[in-house]
Amino acid sequence: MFDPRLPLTDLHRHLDGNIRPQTILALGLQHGLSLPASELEALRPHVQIVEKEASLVAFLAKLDWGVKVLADYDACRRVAYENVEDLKLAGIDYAELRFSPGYMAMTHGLAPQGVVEAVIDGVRAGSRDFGIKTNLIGIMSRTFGQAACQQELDACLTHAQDLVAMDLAGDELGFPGPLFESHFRQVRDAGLRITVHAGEAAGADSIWHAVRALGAERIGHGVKAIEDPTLLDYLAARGIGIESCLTSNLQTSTVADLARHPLRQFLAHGILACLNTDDPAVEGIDLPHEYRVAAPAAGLSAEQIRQCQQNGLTLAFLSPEEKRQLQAQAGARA
Ligand SMILES: O=c1[nH]cnc2c1ncn2[C@@H]1O[C@H](CO)[C@@H](O)[C@H]1O
Ligand SMILES: [Zn+2]
Repeated sequence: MFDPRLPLTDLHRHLDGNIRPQTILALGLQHGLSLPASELEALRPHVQIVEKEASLVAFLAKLDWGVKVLADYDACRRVAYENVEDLKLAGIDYAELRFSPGYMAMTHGLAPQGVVEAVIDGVRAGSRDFGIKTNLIGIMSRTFGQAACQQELDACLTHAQDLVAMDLAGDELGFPGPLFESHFRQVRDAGLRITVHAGEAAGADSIWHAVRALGAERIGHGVKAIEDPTLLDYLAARGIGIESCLTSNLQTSTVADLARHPLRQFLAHGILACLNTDDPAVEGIDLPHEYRVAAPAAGLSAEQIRQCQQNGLTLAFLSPEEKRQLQAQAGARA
């Protein structure tokens, strides 16, 4: 369902929400960790969504085993590398991989800065070996509070030249945007781009705050923008992108079913919205599923699906020249 003449991009993909179940088992064994199961099919329901969860926070708990097996920096490097191999397997031409160094570091007391270095290293090696263009986005996990986010930010800013942007993710209801204004002031001062998870668990106010007070140029999810027509006009007029993740929104119960997802209305309103995965291994999907199954189920026409693919290139945190190169590569293959 995607157009081979356009690059296929995934701009909203959590590297630490995409740790293969097989790798969780292997790292558990290697480091002598006790896991809820020792065999793949028995482990699966602990690390993957089986049907849907009642809330965002319940969904996010499924990511925990993936980071609990990150016992050393080599483990972080391995999952970063495998993430790029997964891009290749999904046919993705360009991805922005995001990760929360504090969340990855937490269980085994690693240093967030060491995690940042290992992830940069693993993704760089993967990009080289699999021939996929990638960029990295640092995440502050709001779930662990302002001080923990400052530590993550410090670790990321030490390697600001290897990142394109910063994000805020986690428990949006429990830890609202106003707690993080000083963090994003530092992000802007460092010259990094900004995307923020907003309007997923909380309402349109959370999106207004992300764009006006935090400086977000793109919004992760943004589902609740549909509640505020003035906000829809604002997002369209300013070219602020919405990174949609359809299956994720279903699995977190952000939408009751895909037929009621507002993405097609965002597109009809002229908002630059694109299709992305979020946490593919946890969701048990990858980007082709979002294009072939989820987007039609959300009522998008073939033309709207193509528009999403085009918007992914428009919204990428890349220079015009880099976008031209990606476009030329796709054009040459078709
Ligand atoms: O759909 C989502 N919404 C909000 N936060 C998320 C989502 N998926 C993952 N994370 C959060 O991102 C960090 C790991 O990269 C963790 O904080 C995880 O809870
Ligand atoms: Zn996300």
